[in-house]
Order: sequence, then structure tokens, then C-alpha cells
Amino acid sequence: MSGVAVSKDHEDSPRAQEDLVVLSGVNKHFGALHVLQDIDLTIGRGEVVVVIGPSGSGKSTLCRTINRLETIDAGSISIDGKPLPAEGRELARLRSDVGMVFQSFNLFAHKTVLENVMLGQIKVRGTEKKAAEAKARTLLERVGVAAQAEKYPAQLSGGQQQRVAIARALAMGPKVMLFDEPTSALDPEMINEVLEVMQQLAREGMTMVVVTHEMGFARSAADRVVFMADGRIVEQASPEEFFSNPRSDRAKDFLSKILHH
Ligand SMILES: Nc1ncnc2c1ncn2[C@@H]1O[C@H](COP(=O)(O)OP(=O)(O)OP(=O)(O)O)[C@@H](O)[C@H]1O
Repeated sequence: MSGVAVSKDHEDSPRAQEDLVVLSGVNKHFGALHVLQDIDLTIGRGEVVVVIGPSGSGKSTLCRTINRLETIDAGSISIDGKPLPAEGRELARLRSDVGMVFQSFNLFAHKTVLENVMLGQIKVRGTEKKAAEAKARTLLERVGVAAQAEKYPAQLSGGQQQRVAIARALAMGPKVMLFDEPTSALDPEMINEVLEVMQQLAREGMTMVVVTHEMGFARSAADRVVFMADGRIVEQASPEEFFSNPRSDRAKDFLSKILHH
């Protein structure tokens, strides 16, 4: 495959031992727009993959295909060895293996923070209320918003709401967490508090796919950077290698633009 550089470092990484998420020959169109083109991507258990690239390159769509919020036209996706079906009950079950955190927090406005984090567990996993509450409180503690448990989302800052959204996604016990520009709707002073929670998850060995414009996070937390342009994975490498020695003209151009901003 021309134009694709796979880092050796990554293959040697002790964190990426076993394939957890495998996309093979994934293609997706929106009408005439070929938004994902022949995507082959394997994410190891415990690996943190940061996806970057110009606006409109297909990063969000890639993220959304991994839990089939978007259908695909061709190719296959499997999680932990199980192929992701296009629809049906099995899909709903497998989806709970994938925690998703979006740009906007999407919390239920009329439920408390605690209820927001409990809900999915009770509905999807059938967890008992008491156990769900205990787990939710532990998770809220972990993301640093335990003191806000009885409040409503609107009473929290954006950074706190996003941390609740992370706790809610974690409550399902996902095997992989997807983050789609989780800090881009936040005021600058709140970005770090969310990135820190993500850093902590990364250190704890959570498998993560993160679409972000936060290059500091990519440098410090990623095991691998995947660079996309025009619906393709143009190159992928360790952050050290990618940021110091991007191979493609597209990546060089992208980096010179964002780093001079
Ligand atoms: N539901 C949709 N229907 C039609 N076109 C879409 C839809 N969702 C995304 N697109 C288009 O697909 C392309 C890829 O979008 P996507 O959001 O995946 O890119 P992105 O790399 O995440 O961009 P950004 O960094 O701006 O969020 C864009 O041209 C976008 O306009």
C-alpha cells in the first residue's frame, strides 16, 4: 500500500499485544462522497490510538462506524474477535462493549448526575439498582465529580459534564472507549481537566480511540497516531516519529498549519 507507513515501534509496544478492534476494507459513502476509503486498522488491547487530520477527512465517521452508529458499505469490523453485525439484538449487545464520548455531552437534563451514570447499567446490563448506584458513585469519584452526584447537568461546568459523560460510558464496562473531539466544545480552562481524566484512563490500560485536535494529548498519551486525509489513512506512526518526521506531504502540510497556529 503506497503512502502508508506503519511504525515498527508500535509493533514492539508491550501494550499492544492482542488485537481488540479490527477494521478491514471498510468503505463508506454519503451519497457521492466516498468518506471512508479502504480503511484497514487494527487496535491492540490497551492501545491508545489518536486519530488526527484535516476537517472533513472522515475522522468522526471512522469513530462512529466502530460502534455502527454509521453503517458501512463494504468491509468488516470486529471487536474482541466478534464481527459487528449491521443490526439486531447482537449489535445492541456488542455496542455496550464500546463506550462513546462525543463533543457534546448528551446527558439527560432532567436526571441527576448520579442517575445519568446509573441509567445505562440498569437498562442495558440489567444491573440491580443498588449495585448500579455503587458503581456510578465509584466512577464519579474516579473522574473527580463525586461531589456533584445529586446535581443536574445544567448546574455543572462543561468540563464537569464531560467527565460525567466519560463516567457514564465507563459504567457499561466497555472494552474500548471512543472519544470524538471530547474537548472541542469546552472553554479553554476546562480542557485540561477532561484530558487529565483521559490520560489517567490511558495509563490504566484502557483501549482508546481518540479523535482530537489536542496535539499535546496526542504526543503524551498516544501509542500511535493515525493521520487521515480525504477518507484514507495516509500514515500511522508513534507520536515521536509522526511529529518529528511526518512522511506524507499531506501530514507535513497539516502539521505546519496547526503547529503555527
Ligand atoms: N450524515 C452525513 N451525511 C452527509 N455527509 C456527511 C454526514 N456526516 C459527515 N458527512 C461528510 O463526510 C465528510 C467527513 O466528515 P467527518 O465528520 O467524518 O470528518 P472529520 O474528519 O471528523 O471532520 P471534523 O474535523 O471537521 O470534525 C465531511 O465532508 C462531512 O461533511
